[in-house]
This record gives sequence, structure tokens and C-alpha cells, in this order.
Amino acid sequence: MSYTTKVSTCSLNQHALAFSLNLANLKAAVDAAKADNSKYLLTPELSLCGYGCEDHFLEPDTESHCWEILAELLPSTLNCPNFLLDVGMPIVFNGSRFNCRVLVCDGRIVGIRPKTVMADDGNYREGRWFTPWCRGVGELEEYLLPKAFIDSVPGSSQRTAPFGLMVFRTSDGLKLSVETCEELWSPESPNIELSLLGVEVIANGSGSHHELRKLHRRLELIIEATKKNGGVYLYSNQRGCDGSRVYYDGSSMIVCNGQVLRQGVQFGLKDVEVLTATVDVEGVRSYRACRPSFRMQSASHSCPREQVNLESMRAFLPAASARRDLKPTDPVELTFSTPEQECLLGPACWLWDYLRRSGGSGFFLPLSGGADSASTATIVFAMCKLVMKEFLAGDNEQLRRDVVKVVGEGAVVRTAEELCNLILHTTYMGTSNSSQQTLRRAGVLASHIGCYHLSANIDAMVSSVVGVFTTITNCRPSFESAGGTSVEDLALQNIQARLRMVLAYMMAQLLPWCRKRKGFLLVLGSGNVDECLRGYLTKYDCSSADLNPIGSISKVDLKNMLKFAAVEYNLAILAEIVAAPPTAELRPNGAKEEHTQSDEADMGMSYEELGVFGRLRKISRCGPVSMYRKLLHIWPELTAQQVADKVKRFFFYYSINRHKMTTITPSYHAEAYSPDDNRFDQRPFLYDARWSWQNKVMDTLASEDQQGLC
Ligand SMILES: Nc1ncnc2c1ncn2[C@@H]1O[C@H](COP(=O)(O)OP(=O)(O)OC[C@H]2O[C@@H]([n+]3cccc(C(=O)O)c3)[C@H](O)[C@@H]2O)[C@@H](O)[C@H]1O
Ligand SMILES: Nc1ncnc2c1ncn2[C@@H]1O[C@H](COP(=O)(O)OP(=O)(O)OP(=O)(O)O)[C@@H](O)[C@H]1O
Ligand SMILES: NC(=O)CC[C@H](N)C(=O)O
Repeated sequence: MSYTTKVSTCSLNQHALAFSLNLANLKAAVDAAKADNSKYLLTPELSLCGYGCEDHFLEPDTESHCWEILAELLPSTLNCPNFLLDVGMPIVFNGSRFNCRVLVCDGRIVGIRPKTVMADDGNYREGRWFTPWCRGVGELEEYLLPKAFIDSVPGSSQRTAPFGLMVFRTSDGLKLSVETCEELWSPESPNIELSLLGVEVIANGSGSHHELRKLHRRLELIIEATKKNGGVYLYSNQRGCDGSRVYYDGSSMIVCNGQVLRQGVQFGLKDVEVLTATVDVEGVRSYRACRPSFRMQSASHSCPREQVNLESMRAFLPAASARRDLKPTDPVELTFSTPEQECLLGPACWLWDYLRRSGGSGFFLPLSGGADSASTATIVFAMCKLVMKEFLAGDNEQLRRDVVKVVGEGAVVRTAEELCNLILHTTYMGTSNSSQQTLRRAGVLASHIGCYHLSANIDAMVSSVVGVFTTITNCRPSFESAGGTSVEDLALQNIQARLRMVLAYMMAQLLPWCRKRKGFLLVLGSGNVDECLRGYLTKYDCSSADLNPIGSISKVDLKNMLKFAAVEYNLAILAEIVAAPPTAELRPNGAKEEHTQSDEADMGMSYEELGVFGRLRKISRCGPVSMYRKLLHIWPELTAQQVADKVKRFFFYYSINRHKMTTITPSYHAEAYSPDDNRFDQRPFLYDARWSWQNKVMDTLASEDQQGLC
């Protein structure tokens, strides 16, 4: 008897509520797994409807469409008694909605397994739509299948299915069970009990979005679980932008006894990626049985009274050790992206999904020659590189169709630069306050990445608006350098910035027409985390766009990304852009070649300091006083009063500008320090900006520190 089996997992680029697309992806995955002669296929969390349906989960339509496409999927499992398919969907049972796995074998639903631990932190809101199931393994209920579903499956006699936490046992003795996404991350993961119950194959269907360095954590959790308890662990993750700010980064995997046998692509453009491994179940059994501590705890776990016997299913491969294709899959070497690659490639893949699904024919970006808009442009170029690589490989028919849809029938694309020329449109929008240096840098970057670039002087727009204002009010504002007040100066800065946004939208609407192409362009924004946190942006200026790929990335991380891209793509201009001092160029500058208005001087703090404030505020959950306490150790070179003053200044600007985050452009979620008010960082937007109590406490602590009292 051989104790080797073949199992598959997959990454699927499902789109919330796009049932036809989701069904097609699932069918393709089933076909690929069956072609691999696999016995089991795991798919991502809520794979039938897409993970990100959000409040659509509250609509009965979402569940009923899942049943409809499940009925369409069932025939692909018919006459395959040795193949188990595992999909995800919402199911209402006894009045509560559960996030369920539905396991199908030979055209029958053999079990429905509800999720026990909700993901409710950060971007996750599962508790808003789903109830956690709280019964133990083997405590099964009988679920009456919906009549419409039964009627749509011709010839089926099935009326009910077991509902609850269950262990499946095949006729030849393989034990398999599932847990769902967050359960792996919880303190008492179900995989522990399942392993002690002798389950050899544990599967986790997930909807886990990208965050920098999160893949390491996922791998640690899975490797540690199977190192400690032995077992085969299959992980399946959603891929792509399914309609929101997050990007699911695939990386599905198959792990056995702490060793990774298959690792899927993290930033890939295939809608369906199936990974299959031949796994040695005997190896799992012997791994466990040689560990006295495992044996002892396992022996005290009684097997659940009710387990689901898959009478007709044989999981193990025929015993013919000479057959090479039955050889257990060898472990692979793990591959990880660097944080710089993650900053570049995650947003690049997200933008591609957004573009092809939005019906847009490209992007428009106001390109200033500064680091932020250069970062956005570089991410679009990275997207073009990824797309062209896949396009030229020639085996991704869906991508080929998407490229044709975006660039238009008949357009010829052979290189990333050619694609970039059709997709990315940039414009330098200078005023009399702009410098020659930023104009040049924008032009050089544009020519190197190949985008369609124009250069404009918007002084006429600015003077028209100021002229209209003067006519209405009979007051003419001046810059401080020309004798005006700071209020006038700021208003004159803001009008330049706002008019850029107005022109940007006009360009986005009409540039395709000017180029005799069809469609519209999506406007890209380039505000970074630190500017948002400090409020160093004009509300409704170029920070207002359709999408922002860098909105949750700090300036420091962006600069590292640009340095990496300078080498990776041979774009020396990026190194020059990184080295230039950040400037808004909104005030008059005399005849100087480089502008002397400096972001850091204007803000009263450096980008590096802002990065520290941002992490402490969000990731370490610090209010002013606890931030002060932590910073005393982080900045030992400063006096306590200097630290207190910096904290006060940060919180003052943060609070007077927090309202800007309510209207900030939707941005890619990349980092845990994101200040995105809409979903991730929920806080008031009207503060008492004096922080009088907190500041008093800080001053007392600082003076005690200075007197050596604490
Ligand atoms: N509590 C509150 N709740 C809701 N809304 C509130 C508000 N307080 C002010 N507001 C509104 O917000 C407005 C103030 O915001 P805003 O108009 O942005 O004006 P403001 O924040 O005063 O100025 C923009 C700042 O961004 C700087 N900047 C730097 C670099 C680049 C750029 C650029 O744009 O390229 C800008 C610029 O130098 C200046 O310091 C008020 O006029 C009011 O309408
Ligand atoms: N001269 C300009 N031409 C075109 N767009 C501009 C110009 N100046 C500013 N913008 C737009 O407004 C946005 C905000 O400007 P801001 O000065 O804050 O950033 P930046 O110039 O991209 O980068 P940096 O902060 O490194 O200077 C820019 O990202 C850019 O999209
Ligand atoms: N969908 C989930 O349950 C996700 C939970 C988990 N914290 C993750 O990010 O992967």
C-alpha cells in the first residue's frame, strides 16, 4: 500500500460579485487540478463570490448567486469519486450568516464548514457580516440545502449536508480537514486540535491582503504549525484587486512537516495559478509518531464521534514505487521580495487589475520632477514591465485580451516603454515659481520610461482666477516676499496646486481624444503617508485623484524604492530625483536654479521624524504622552523639553489637518502605519488641537526629567 497522495491549491484572481468571472476561474482551476491527477483542490476564502463583497454579504442575492454558480460547478466533479473540491461562500444557517467552506465530491456536497474566528482588525470587518461558529469538532448539524439549488442539480437525490467542524476520512484512511484564514493567526488555531486528532492534510482557504513583510509572517505560522505537529498544510490565497484598496498577494503554498513543497507567485498576473504536490502521508504519520510529546497529547484526544466518511473516495496513489510521477515533491527554496520590491510590485499589480476592470484606457499623472510623482510613474512603469513580460511569454490569453482592451485593437506593443507610451500620460504643469531643474527631471524620467509627456505653463490659469477674485473683492493678494500676509501667501500657493488638479481632470478626459484613441484616463495621485499625516497638502489639489498607488507608503520607504528601481530598470534619473531636496515650488524663487522652498522647513519637521511619529501613532497606538515617553529613548540626544515640543508640534498639525483624510484619494494599502481614514485608521476629524491636558502632562514630565526627578 502506498501512502502518497496528490493535492492542489490555487491562487485565483476573483472579483467581488463578478460571478461569471469567478466561476470561469474556478472551472479552470478544477480542470488544471484534475489534469494533474490531484485528489483535492483548495480554493481561496469565499471563492465563489470574492472575498471583498463587504456589505453585499448582507444581501440575500450574494448567497443565492453563490448557490447558482456552485450548481454550475458541480458537474465538473461528477464521475470523479476520488476528487474533493473545496470552495468558499456565505451561508445563512438558523438565522445567522457564516463564512463557510463547502466541500464537494462526485457531484455531492459532503460537508459545510463554518469559520470559527472572525478577522476584524485593520481593514477586516468580518464581524459586521458573519457570526463565528462556536461548536466543537464533530458536533454536526444537518443543513437543508436550498430548494432552488436542489432543483438546479439534475438527478441529485441530495437534500441535506452536514454542517459544522468535521474531519473527512477517505475509504483508504486519509484524514483531511480545513481551517479558514484568521484561524491560523489566532492563539488556539484549529490546526492544533486537528493534528492531535490525526488529521494528515489540513487546508486553509484565505483572503489575506498584502502588507509589507506579511508573507514572512504567514510562512512562519504555517511552517511552525507543521514543524511542531507534523502534517500537510495547504494554503490558498486570493490574488489581485477585487474592488477595493487592498491587494491580495497570492503566494499560495503546500507545506509538509515544516518544509515548503510549493510556493506560488506573490505578484503575479495570472488569474488562475494551480500548485500541485505529491505528498508523503506516511512521512507525516512517522514524523508525529516519533515525537513522544505529540504522541502523549494526541492519545488523550478522542476522535470525534461524528466524522464524515467519504465512502467512495480513495485518496492514495496506486502503489508503484517505480513510477517517477509518484515521487513525493521535494522541498523548494523559499523566495521573498525585498520591501523595495514589495512597494513597487504590489501597487503595480493592483493598478493593472484596476485599469483592466475599470474600462479605462490608461492613466494621467501630473509629473512634478519630485520624488512622489516620480514614484507613482515608476510604479506604472513596473506594471508595464510585468504586463509585457507576461504578454511576451504568450501563455496568458486573458492578459492578452486585457492588453488589447486597454490599448485598443490594432495598437502594436513590443516593449514596456511602448506599452507605457500608450497607457501613461504625464504633464509637467509649471508656473513662474517652478525651477528649470524639476522641469528637466520630469522630462528625462518621462523620456526614459517612454510615457506620453507634455509640458505646460499654468500661469495664465492662476492669474485668471486671481484676477476674477480681485474683480469680485477689489483685493489683490500678494506673496509674503512681496509684502503680503501669510494668509495671502498660502492662498496664492493653494490656488496653483488646486488648478493643477482641475487641468489634470481635463487632460484625463481629453488626451485620448487628442491622440485619436478611445476611452478615458484614470487620474493618479502621489501624496505619501507623511504628507497626509502632517496635512502638508492642499485639500482638493493634485492629492485628489482617482487612485493613489503610494498613499500608504512613507517618504523614507519611497526613496528606498526609487533607489532600487534606479538600478533595476537602469533609470539613473531616479537617483538624481531622490537626491534633490523635496520642494513644493509654490512660492516665488527669484532667479535661483534649484527652488529654495523646502518641504521639511515648511513642515517644521523632517520626513524621517514624521516616519517615526507615524509608526508610533498607528502601529504602537500612542497618544501624545506615551509617544513622548517612547521618544525619550528613541531620541536620547534631545532634551526632554525638546522631545515634548516636537510631539506637541506633530499632534497640533496632525489634528488641524485630520479633516483632509476624509476626502483623501483611495490609495493602495501597503503598510500598517497607513493613516487612511476611510477604512483603516478610524479617528475623529475634528479635534481640540490645543491638546491642553496632554500637553500639560508632558510639560510636567519634561520638567521633572530636567530636574532629575524621574
Ligand atoms: N477642522 C476642519 N474641518 C474641516 N475642514 C477644515 C477644517 N479646518 C480647515 N478646513 C478646511 O481646510 C482648508 C485648509 O486646507 P488647505 O486649503 O489644504 O490649506 P492649508 O492646509 O492651510 O495649506 C496647504 C498646505 O500644504 C502645503 N503644500 C505643500 C506642498 C505641496 C502642496 C501642494 O498642494 O502641491 C501644498 C502648503 O504649503 C500649505 O502649507 C480650510 O480653508 C477649510 O476649508
Ligand atoms: N510642477 C508640477 N507639475 C505637475 N504636477 C505637479 C507639479 N507640482 C506639483 N505637482 C503635483 O502635485 C503633487 C503634490 O506636489 P508635492 O510638491 O507635494 O509632491 P512632489 O513634487 O511629487 O514630490 P516632492 O514632495 O518630492 O517634491 C505632485 O505629486 C504632483 O502630482
Ligand atoms: N481573511 C482573514 O481571515 C484574514 C486574516 C489574517 N489576519 C490575514 O491577514 O491573513
